[in-house]
Amino acid sequence: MAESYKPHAVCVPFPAQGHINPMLKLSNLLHSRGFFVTFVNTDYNHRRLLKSGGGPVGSPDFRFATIPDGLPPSESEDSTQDIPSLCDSTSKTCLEPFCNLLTELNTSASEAGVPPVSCIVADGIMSFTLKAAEALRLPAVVFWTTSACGFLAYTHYKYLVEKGYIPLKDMNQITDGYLETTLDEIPGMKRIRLKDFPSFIRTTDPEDFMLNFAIQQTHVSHRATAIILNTFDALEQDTLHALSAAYAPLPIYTIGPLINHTTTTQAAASLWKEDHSCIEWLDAQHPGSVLYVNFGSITVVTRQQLAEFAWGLADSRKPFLWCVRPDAVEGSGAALPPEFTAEVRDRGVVVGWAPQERVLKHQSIGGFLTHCGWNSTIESIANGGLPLIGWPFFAEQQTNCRYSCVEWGIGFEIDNDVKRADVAAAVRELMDGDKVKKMKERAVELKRKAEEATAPGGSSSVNLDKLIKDVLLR
Ligand SMILES: O=c1ccn([C@@H]2O[C@H](COP(=O)(O)OP(=O)(O)O[C@H]3O[C@H](CO)[C@@H](O)[C@H](O)[C@H]3O)[C@@H](O)[C@H]2O)c(=O)[nH]1
Repeated sequence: MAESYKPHAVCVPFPAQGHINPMLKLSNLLHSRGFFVTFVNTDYNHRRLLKSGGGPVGSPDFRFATIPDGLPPSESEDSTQDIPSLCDSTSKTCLEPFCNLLTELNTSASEAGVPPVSCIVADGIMSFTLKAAEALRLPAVVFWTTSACGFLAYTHYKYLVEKGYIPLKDMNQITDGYLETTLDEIPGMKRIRLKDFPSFIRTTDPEDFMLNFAIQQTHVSHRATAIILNTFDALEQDTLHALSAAYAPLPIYTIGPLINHTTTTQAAASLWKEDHSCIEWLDAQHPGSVLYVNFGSITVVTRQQLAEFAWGLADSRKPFLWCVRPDAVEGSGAALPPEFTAEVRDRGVVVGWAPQERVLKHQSIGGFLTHCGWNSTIESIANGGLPLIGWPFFAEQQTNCRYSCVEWGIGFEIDNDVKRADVAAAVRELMDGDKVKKMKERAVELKRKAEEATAPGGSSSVNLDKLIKDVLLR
């Protein structure tokens, strides 16, 4: 297809790793299906992407563009920015530079072989893009990078406020058992407890920014042309029915696990430099013997929590691969006790940032201690079919953990107030325990269903075709 006749998708992730990864995967797919792609990063993240070796793929019809994130310059150039501040600044300041970018792309159209912009695919929480799409009468697809259950839980925040469940009366309600309150009336969410809702309900302030941001962003999605989710039908059937009813007549396309689709375009998204040395170490371990520990790109632990995890892993006596990002510990840099490093020298490896997809599919990995970020969860299901221990940190990780443990039966949770003895016992149970056999079987079964979904004729494959034909090429 001549460049100037290609459909042109402008893809706009929310500027954090867990949102950039799935958006870039989708962009690669669109590019390999004949789209001209402009991928919009923030200036800050684009510098980081280039530094870590990601970014351009050497194809003239897959380009990166940047807009400012609206935040003041950061002290560090290598850390995740504050999420509420980013949500606030992107929603207030990004529309204008984004509209300017669209004008620039359309003006350069005939001159530089750039086809006119024909559709916008943006993160669910970058809803300012809908205004630009409406002004230009372009199809606008919102991509919620959460699970369907996490997304559905956010859509019920408004209901929780109206019924007086939240905001909390006082902060003691976080620990006094109130969060165990079970709701039977939420369609698609059986016996969901308040503690399983995304963590932004844990506030006493009716004006809380993240609480209200979630209510507003889920509501604005009604204005999109379609919604997409990185999940698959067989995994979240009931939830998806409820979501479809809530957003009707908008189509909701489940196209995941995105990592399963094959694509010839391979733009890389990592904001930290991946440390591949751990793969060599994994190659030398016994099949299924290693625990993988990773809490994603946003989790920040206290020094005390770091020490509890460290000694818990050491006391479990199991081999492990643990990622501790340079910005993962409150206060100054990650500091593992030297005695710990000496103690686990023969059986533990700690890296700053791992090539997670390679790790999860490595035959030496036998279990996953995770914060239950949605990418980690779906990548684990698709790549490894692994049982997991959940230690949700914030956002809809609480919901993902509940679904992983109760609905899908592939894991169990450890207490938020982390103690080394609990970590050690949980790790031993995960790697050797009897009750984990069933979880492993379930995980393998889900991996098989994920493969079916993305195989030709499977639900996610069919939905991807429909998304392209009925919405993006409309
Ligand atoms: O050492 C590492 C650690 C992570 N990753 C990748 O980084 C992504 C991390 O995403 P995720 O597991 O979802 O965690 P977060 O970074 O915490 O993700 C944010 O975005 C997700 C999608 O919206 C939400 O589910 C989470 O709650 C939110 O915190 C995944 O693709 C991982 O493969 C690596 O490649 N190497």
